[in-house]
Amino acid sequence: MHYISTRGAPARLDFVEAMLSGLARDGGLYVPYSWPRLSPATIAGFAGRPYAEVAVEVIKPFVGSAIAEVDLARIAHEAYGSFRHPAVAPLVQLGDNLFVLELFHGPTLAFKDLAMQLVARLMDHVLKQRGERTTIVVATSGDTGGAAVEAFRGRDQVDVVALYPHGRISDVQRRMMTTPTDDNVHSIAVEGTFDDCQALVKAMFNHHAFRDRVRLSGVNSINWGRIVAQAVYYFTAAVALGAPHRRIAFTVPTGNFGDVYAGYVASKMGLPVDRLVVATNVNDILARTLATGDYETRQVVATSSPSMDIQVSSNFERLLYETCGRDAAKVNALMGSLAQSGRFSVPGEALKEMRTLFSADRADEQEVDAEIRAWMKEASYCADPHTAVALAVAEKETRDPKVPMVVLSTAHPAKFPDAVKAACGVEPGLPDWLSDLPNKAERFTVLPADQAKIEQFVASASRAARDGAGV
Ligand SMILES: Cc1ncc(COP(=O)(O)O)c(C=O)c1O
Ligand SMILES: N[C@@H](CCOP(=O)(O)O)C(=O)O
Repeated sequence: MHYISTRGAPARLDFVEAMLSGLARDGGLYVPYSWPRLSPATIAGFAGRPYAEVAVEVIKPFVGSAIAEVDLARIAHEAYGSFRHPAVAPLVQLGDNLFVLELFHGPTLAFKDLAMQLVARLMDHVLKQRGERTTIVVATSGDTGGAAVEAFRGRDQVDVVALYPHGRISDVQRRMMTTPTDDNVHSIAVEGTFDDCQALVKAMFNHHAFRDRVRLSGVNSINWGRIVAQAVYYFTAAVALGAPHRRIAFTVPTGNFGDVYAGYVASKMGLPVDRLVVATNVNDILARTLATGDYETRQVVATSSPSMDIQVSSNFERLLYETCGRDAAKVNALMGSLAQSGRFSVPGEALKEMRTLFSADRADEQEVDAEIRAWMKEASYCADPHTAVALAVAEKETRDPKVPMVVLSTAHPAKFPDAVKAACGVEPGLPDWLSDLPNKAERFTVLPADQAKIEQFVASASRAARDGAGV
C-alpha cells in the first residue's frame, strides 16, 4: 500500500512515511493509491467484536507491511484501553431509527481522541525504532489541540505546539491545552481565527528549509493516519445496526471535512453507506458548496459550536481529487484559484458525483439552542452544541424511515457548559477525573498570526532542531 499527493508530486510513500510527513511537499494531501475493499463477510464478522479488534481489521489494509500487525494490534489495544466506556464509541437510540454515536468517551471528551490516541502511539513506536525526533505543529479550533497535547505529552520523540485562535474557544478546551506541565507541549494563542492557524501550519509545511530543520509533522486531519482511524467507528456503528445487510445513513457535524470524509473512506472500503449528511453551523461553506457548486470563503462568524467555525475545509481537497477522476492538474488549478481569489467552482461532473452520496444543510444558532432544549426536555439527553447542529440538520433531511440515521456526537456537553446552560438551563459538569481542571495554572504564549514569529517559537521548542544542530 502506498500514498500519493492530491497535487501530483511523483513521490510514493508507505503508510509510515505518509503519517510522519503530514502534508505532502507540494502542498497536497496524501491519499491511498488504490482503495482496499472489505468483503460483506468480513464486515459482518465485526459484529460483537471489541472496538480495538475492528480497528486493526479496518486499518491494516492501509498500513500494509509498514508496521507489523502484532505491533498494530498491541498499540490499538493500548489506545482504546484509555477510553471510559467499554464499547469505546457507544450508540444511544433517541427515536425511531435515530441514533447518536457518542465519540466523547476518551481522555479529552471529543471525537479527536479516537484517532489521536492511536496515531500518537504509532508515531512514537516508529520514531523510537528509527531513533528520530519530530516536531508537531497542530492548528486547532478547540478539540484537536487538547487531544494532541494529551496523547503526546511526556513522549520523548515528539514536541507539540498547538495553535489556537485567541479568545475563540471554550475555557475547558483551552485549559486542556494550557494546563499540562510536560516540557514537550506548548500552546500559542494566535491573534486570529482557526483559518489563520491552519494557514500558518500549511505555510510552515511549505517552507521546506524550516520544515526540514524542525522535522515538522502534523496531526490535523491532513494526516492520513487520523482519517483512517476515524473510519473505524463508521464500521462499528453500522454493523451494530445491521450492516452489511442493510444500508445506514450518517449525519456528521462538519468543519474541516475530516470526519465526514472518514465516512466516505468507509464507503469506499465496502460499507453500505446510504448517505453522508454534512451538517454545518452558520459557517456554512460546505453546505453552500454542495448546493451551488461554488466553494467561496466568507468572514468566519463565532458560534456556540466553535470547533466548527471554519471556512477552509482541508479535506474537501481529498474528495475533489477523487471526484475529479484523480486528476491532480485539475485539483492544482482549483486550489490555485482558492489561494488567489478565495473561491473556485466545483466541476459539474465532480459535483454530480458528490451529490450521489453527500447531502448538506446548516443550522443557525436559534436552531441549535432549540435542539439542545428539546432533547433535554423530551429525552433528558444532553447534547453538546456541535452534536446539536447535526441533530437539527438530521431532522431537516428527507429520510427513508427504514434506513437508520446515525448522528455523530463529537464532543461531551461539559466542554461547552455555558452554551448548553444558556440553551436549556442545565449546566453539564466535568467528569470526576477532570474536576480539578478549572483550578490548574495555565501556560500559553500570545502571538500575532505572523509566520516568522510562530516559526521562531516552534524552532525554540523543537528538540529535533537542536539535535540536528548538534546541540
Ligand atoms: C466537537 C467537534 N465537532 C465537529 C468537528 C468538525 O469535524 P471535522 O473538522 O472533521 O469536519 C470538530 C472539529 O474538527 C469538533 O471539534
Ligand atoms: N475542529 C478542529 C479543527 C481541526 O480539525 P482537524 O480534524 O483537521 O484536526 C479542532 O477542534 O481543533
